[in-house]
Amino acid sequence: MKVAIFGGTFDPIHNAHLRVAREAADRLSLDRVLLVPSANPPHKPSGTTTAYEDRFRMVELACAADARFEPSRLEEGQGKSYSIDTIERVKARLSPSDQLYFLIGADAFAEIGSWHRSAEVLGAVEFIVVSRPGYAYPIPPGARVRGLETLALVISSSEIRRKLDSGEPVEELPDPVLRYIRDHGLYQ
Ligand SMILES: Nc1ncnc2c1ncn2[C@@H]1O[C@H](COP(=O)(O)OP(=O)(O)OP(=O)(O)O)[C@@H](O)[C@H]1O
Ligand SMILES: O=C(O)c1ccc[n+]([C@@H]2O[C@H](COP(=O)([O-])O)[C@@H](O)[C@H]2O)c1
Repeated sequence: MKVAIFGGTFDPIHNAHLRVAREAADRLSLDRVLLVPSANPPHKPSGTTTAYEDRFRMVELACAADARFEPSRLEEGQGKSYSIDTIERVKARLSPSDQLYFLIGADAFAEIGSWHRSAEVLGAVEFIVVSRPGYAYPIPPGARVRGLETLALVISSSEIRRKLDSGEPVEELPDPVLRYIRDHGLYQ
């Protein structure tokens, strides 16, 4: 079985996230993509993200779009959400013949040298790095990296939050996610 971990703040999850996950699944014949919202993103000041439960619910709604997508609560909890812990937990559930990947955008991968136990992270999985307009990334020595180059989607959660806050129309969200945001009065 081929599985990818796709972690993120997902505040909120948007169409580029889903496109990236679908494209990776198609190209690498992945059986499953685990979408793992980070309860406490290690590189962001605490208290600046939308409640974990709302972000998880939106990921859950978005995952209904593709049978290969699975929302995961592996990074639920109080402490910092470190990717090495997530990778180790997923590995413990897989069999030795399974293949595990970590799906990530170029902007996030460019920062990987600063991650918790980064050398171990780099040794633990193969990365699928998705190009993102405006971001170049060096490949650390010894890292196993596959580039996914054809996507160039200028969509970001921060721009979507800005539009929602200022009342502009938003076209970059799956319908059920936009409905959830409206129903719960998020990002106003
Ligand atoms: N448009 C995009 N193209 C390719 N990868 C993306 C895109 N948007 C997000 N990603 C990747 O998806 C993962 C989760 O991203 P994240 O939840 O931080 O969204 P974001 O849009 O980058 O948010 P923000 O604008 O708040 O930084 C990261 O690996 C990120 O690089
Ligand atoms: O483990 C770490 O130290 C670490 C530091 C920064 C980011 N990450 C992971 O990188 C992924 C993308 O993060 P983000 O917040 O940019 O969406 C997500 O899975 C994070 O948990 C992980």
